[in-house]
Amino acid sequence: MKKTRAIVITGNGTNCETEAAHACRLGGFDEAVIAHIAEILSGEVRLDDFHFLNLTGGFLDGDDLGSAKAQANRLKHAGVSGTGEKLVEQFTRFIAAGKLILGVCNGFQLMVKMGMLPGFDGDFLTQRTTLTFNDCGRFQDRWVYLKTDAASPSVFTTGIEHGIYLPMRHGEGKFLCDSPATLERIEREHLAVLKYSGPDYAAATMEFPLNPNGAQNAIAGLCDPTGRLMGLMPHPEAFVHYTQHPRWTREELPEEGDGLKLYRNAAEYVRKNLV
Ligand SMILES: NC(=O)CC[C@H](N)C(=O)O
Repeated sequence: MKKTRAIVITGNGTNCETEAAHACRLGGFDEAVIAHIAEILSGEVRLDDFHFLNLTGGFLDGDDLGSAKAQANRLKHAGVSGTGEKLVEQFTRFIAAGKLILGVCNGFQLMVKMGMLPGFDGDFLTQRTTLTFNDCGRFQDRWVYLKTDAASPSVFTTGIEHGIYLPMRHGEGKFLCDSPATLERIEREHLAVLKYSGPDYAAATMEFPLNPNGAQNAIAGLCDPTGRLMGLMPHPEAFVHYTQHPRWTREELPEEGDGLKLYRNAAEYVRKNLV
């Protein structure tokens, strides 16, 4: 059997790469490699050699110019040494090959600012949405209930019935669209795969602090129409075991944390479709 391979990009201020790689391995990937962005730009590590790309959380470039903005420009315009090609061509090839990309928090901000999401009509390079300063004007660090959309094409949330409970920690998580038409299309095609809700996962909410940032239509996670690209503000890699839950000493909980489901689904998809 060929190996299922995940890559986690680090450098320039990411801080969740170890946990993301651990989540990939726990979720069932045979290998999870942490690669510095410099190794990718130097041509030492190629995205082509992997099936699942993780863009992880942190403070890329210190959030200067707005979270992930500088890295978005770097990834869109930088060349790969010795190849004569731009890094963005590796990204385009990766997506065209039917592979998976998951962006978490700063990684979601990066995907949105590169234009990879919502990825309408196979266009992964036009920015149509953003993630900006929380309505409350401050960084928030809490746990949130996320209602899943059962009709969403996302391969990451397959089999999740009602919702998931995850930690969030960000200052710029307010999701906004460039126009009512973009928001309408996101809703119509069920691309808003996760929405902030109450503990019963019954309905999306704009109420603070259940919705910690004032995101439009309470959108916390978004996928592209193929369901293979997804980004979310909360951190699935930070809840893979019950001892990471804030009430683990007081509640009866399953062994595995809710976040692990996303990585399990990714590994299963790769094994079935890509190796
Ligand atoms: N946890 C994170 O990835 C934070 C993302 C970004 N630095 C923000 O504060 O919005």
